[in-house]
Amino acid sequence: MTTLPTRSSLRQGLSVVRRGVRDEPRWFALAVVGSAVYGVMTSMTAWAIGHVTDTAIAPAIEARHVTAGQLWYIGGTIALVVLATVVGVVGRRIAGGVAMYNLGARYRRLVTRQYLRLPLSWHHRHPSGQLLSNANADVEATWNVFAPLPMAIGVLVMLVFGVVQMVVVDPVLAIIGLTVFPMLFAANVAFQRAMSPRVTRAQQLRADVSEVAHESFEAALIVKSLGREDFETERFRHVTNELRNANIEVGRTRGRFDPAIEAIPTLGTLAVLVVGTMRVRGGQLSAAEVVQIAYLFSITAFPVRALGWVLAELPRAVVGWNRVAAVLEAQGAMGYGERSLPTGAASRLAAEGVSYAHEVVTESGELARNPTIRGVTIDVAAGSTVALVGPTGSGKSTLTELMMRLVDPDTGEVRIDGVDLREVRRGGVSEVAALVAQQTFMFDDTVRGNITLGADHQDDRVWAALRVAQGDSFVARLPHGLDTRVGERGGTLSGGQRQRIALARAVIRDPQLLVLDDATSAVDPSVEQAILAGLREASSGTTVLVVAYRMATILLADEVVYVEAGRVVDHGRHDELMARCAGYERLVTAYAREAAEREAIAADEEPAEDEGVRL
Ligand SMILES: Nc1ncnc2c1ncn2[C@@H]1O[C@H](COP(=O)(O)OP(=O)(O)OP(=O)(O)O)[C@@H](O)[C@H]1O
Repeated sequence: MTTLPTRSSLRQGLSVVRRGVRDEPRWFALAVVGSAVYGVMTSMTAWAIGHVTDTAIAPAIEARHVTAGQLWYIGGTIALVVLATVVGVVGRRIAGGVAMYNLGARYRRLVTRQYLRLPLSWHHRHPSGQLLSNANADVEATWNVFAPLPMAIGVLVMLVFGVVQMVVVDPVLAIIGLTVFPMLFAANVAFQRAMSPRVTRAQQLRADVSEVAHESFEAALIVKSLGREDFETERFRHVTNELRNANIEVGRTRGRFDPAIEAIPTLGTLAVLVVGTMRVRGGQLSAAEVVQIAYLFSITAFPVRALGWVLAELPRAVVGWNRVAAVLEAQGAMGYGERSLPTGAASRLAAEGVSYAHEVVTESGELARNPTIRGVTIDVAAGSTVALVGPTGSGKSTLTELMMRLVDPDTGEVRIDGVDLREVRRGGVSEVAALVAQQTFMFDDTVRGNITLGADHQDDRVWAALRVAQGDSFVARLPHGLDTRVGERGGTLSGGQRQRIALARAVIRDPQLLVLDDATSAVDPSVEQAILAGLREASSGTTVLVVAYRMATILLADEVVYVEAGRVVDHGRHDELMARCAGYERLVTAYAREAAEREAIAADEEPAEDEGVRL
């Protein structure tokens, strides 16, 4: 946590400001012009008050009579100056706001684009809460300084102009100004020095509160079913209490400084009146000149605080920018080649000598490699169905990620139709291959939207894909069919229904290679069999690689690849492996036993109403 700018954080803060000015030069320049007009006009207000006092008010008081001309003159002069001030303020606010919001939008886009570029391995290491905060709160913290910055520049102009006015009017009164303004500045610096850590802490706590709330809502099922409501309530109470205390501390600090900062210009005004009256008596100064300078003090009291606001925002801007820059400068974005994959027929998929280690963050915060895939060679013939079988944690999902080029192997090559995936152009792999992952994700959209993902498919194609995925009958029964909204993350659907929509989403793309990672775990075995059989029939032009956990799935495959601890232990037909591979035999026998038990239990129970939920 940085407090008020130290020399180096001031330098860093100014470099953030420079970057913003470089990115939004026109709007920033306009805001500064508006602000300068405002600064000059604010000082001119004092001059105008002095001037009309001298030329109209004092003569009227002396004559004990005010003419209409005098009144028009007073009103007109003041109105002109005020109008120019208003134009300056409006210009500054609009242009400054546009600059700030443009910067926010630009850097949000840059950050999210970079997220899409960065490989899955980078995403594995960064929690989604942090990514959200980088794209949102950190970008905002970086550019918030642009809100007070133009005004602070205007204040500098105003102060210079004000001091010049004082020197011109009366050098003795100017000495008061030259004492009061630096005092005001120093008081602002002290104020911001005290405020900055407190405000930053309150902001951090605000993020903590939403993080705890977010986690509690996400885990509502666990919290309720395991009776942890009191624990969660206490956790939330603790963090909200801390936030309350932090906010009270912010208020207290403000309360301590505000009267002092408000008092300084008032004391200045008093000093001007005392010294000024004496000098008027001595004939060295007119009453109008005293009014002019006294007024100058009273109107500078508020805007001068903008300098403090900028100083307070700079440390936050530096912290925000460092976090944003860490994303923008993150290395490891995947490179792409120029080649396209052949289309029009089922793809042949091959991995040769592929090894891959996940990057993990150790307890000491260092990056370490966790070897997951070791020298894997697989050949999946075009049009065939291959089952990938292996115990938990043996690397099956990681292999599917490698096959889809979600990650690149550390050594070896993954090829589709003989083309190394690293040579394929951006988007080329997903044009021919589709993955249905272990965890299905549903957008808060209609069934149709979740299947087409915005592509232009006719409804009959959507229904055809649903038929293959064995999802047509349940969708037909939904209140609005394809137009039914599925809710956040598909919350209104059962697990099996979600999986079938995810399958249809892949099928509608007519993939030449379909990779299913435990994609049918939540549908019952007979439906799963129908899905896989349907896939074979409907898409003779598709090669299927399926991570299989059920005997029935395995039996549908032309070939089985058995992996253990990231290595291919054996491959061949199911009966061959049963005969010669002890590990495979044990695992598959266990699957078969589990399936038999499940069937026995199911036979004793009423048929489940929702065929989509795993029994
Ligand atoms: N993001 C990750 N970061 C670090 N290690 C990971 C990551 N994902 C997986 N691993 C590790 O890689 C190994 C293989 O995981 P993987 O998910 O590929 O296995 P799997 O065979 O698909 O398991 P399951 O059958 O349980 O789904 C495991 O030891 C796991 O701990």
